[in-house]
Amino acid sequence: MGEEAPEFRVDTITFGSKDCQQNAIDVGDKTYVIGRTDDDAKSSFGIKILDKLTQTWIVPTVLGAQPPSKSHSAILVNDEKILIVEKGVSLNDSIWFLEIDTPFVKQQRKIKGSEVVSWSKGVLGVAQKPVVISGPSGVGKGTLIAKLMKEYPSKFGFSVSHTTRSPRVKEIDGVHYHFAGRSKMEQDISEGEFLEFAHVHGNLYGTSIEAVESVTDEGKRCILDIDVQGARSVRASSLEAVFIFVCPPSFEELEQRLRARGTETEEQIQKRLRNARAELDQSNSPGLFDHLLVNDDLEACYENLKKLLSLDDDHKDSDGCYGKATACYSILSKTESKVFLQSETGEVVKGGASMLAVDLSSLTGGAPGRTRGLKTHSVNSIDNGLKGIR
Ligand SMILES: Nc1ncnc2c1ncn2[C@@H]1O[C@H](COP(=O)(O)OP(=O)(O)OP(=O)(O)O)[C@@H](O)[C@H]1O
Ligand SMILES: Nc1nc2c(ncn2[C@@H]2O[C@H](COP(=O)(O)O)[C@@H](O)[C@H]2O)c(=O)[nH]1
Repeated sequence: MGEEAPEFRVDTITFGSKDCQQNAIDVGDKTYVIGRTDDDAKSSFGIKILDKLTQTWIVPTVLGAQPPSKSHSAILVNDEKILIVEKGVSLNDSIWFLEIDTPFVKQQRKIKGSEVVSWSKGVLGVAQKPVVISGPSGVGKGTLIAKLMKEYPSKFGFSVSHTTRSPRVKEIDGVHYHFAGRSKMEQDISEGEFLEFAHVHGNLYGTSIEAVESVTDEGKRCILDIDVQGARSVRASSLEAVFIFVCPPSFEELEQRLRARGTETEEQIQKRLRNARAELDQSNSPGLFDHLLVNDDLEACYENLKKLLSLDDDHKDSDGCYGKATACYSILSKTESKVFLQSETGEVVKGGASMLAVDLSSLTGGAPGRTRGLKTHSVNSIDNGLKGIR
């Protein structure tokens, strides 16, 4: 649904506020107007899209946490996203992307049947790939993960899923799961907050994007304990991960472990065992799991898990040494793969540079979480910066 467009002049567009800064970015037949409103002492972004063919304004649904509103500069990175650089904050907090036509936005547009854009925070440096651990109920995934967390509390972090199932004795809300009502969880899913979700053994389970990103933000490698449907969804998502399937030594042993755990009724055990057969069948699906682990002897399996994780330890430290810099930047210009930022004051402060090139070629992740993999390097002048990429 649109409203008729007024004559288009960037400097006359307002969002009903007194103090308002706008950027107008042309992308094909559309113009994205990113404005900042200062109503009721609270500053926030307003986004409007002008369809130039029909001359109508569209107000899109905006997903994801928005940047702190102060003032900003903006530039089109490619047909999928707009780079926003916040002024007056350190580099670590200043780089944001407004996704306008990424795969995630396309998917959300399809679900909602209306226009969608989404925010994603740019993060300097590459993080270790999260680890997805799947396997039938009772195989020992939780036991293995608990051992890993206990031995390496600062290296690994657990992605706390949401579920509509009731808590077991000793399960703590926010630690083992976020125990959620179905309607609230469905609402959050429809608002694009979940990386994946699935109906498992009669309940709804899901991994919020925040559950994974908050672990990665702490500098830890994120471990997900999810079912095979969830693993498939993550494989299909923009999150690059390592996928491990844990098998039982036999079906009889699996049944025995599930019964010995004593957390399910007979009916639930039967349902979990039925589902286990289907999950075991899918463990060999081409291209789904990177590694299979048999959990026969617990200690031996745990040692194998640790070996896999160190093999996959592809962590590279960021070469962007300006992440902690306190200098504030704004956008100066752009080439195919780099955006040049200039220090707002022009002065070189400790840990900063008067001009930075942000390399956009190795970005991972995306809306509505974090866009990771940003690399920066200092340049002495725009000419030198350009020479480097010619
Ligand atoms: N190698 C093993 N040998 C014997 N018992 C085990 C082994 N690994 C785990 N167990 C036991 O099996 C039971 C199920 O383990 P756990 O709860 O970790 O399974 P799970 O895969 O996380 O199940 P769910 O998917 O239902 O959460 C627990 O009682 C655990 O102590
Ligand atoms: N797709 C997802 N599956 C999940 C998630 N969190 C847990 N699980 C899987 O559910 C079953 C049952 O777990 P339980 O705690 O009720 O025994 C198990 O296979 C888990 O791996 C999730 O976020 N998404």
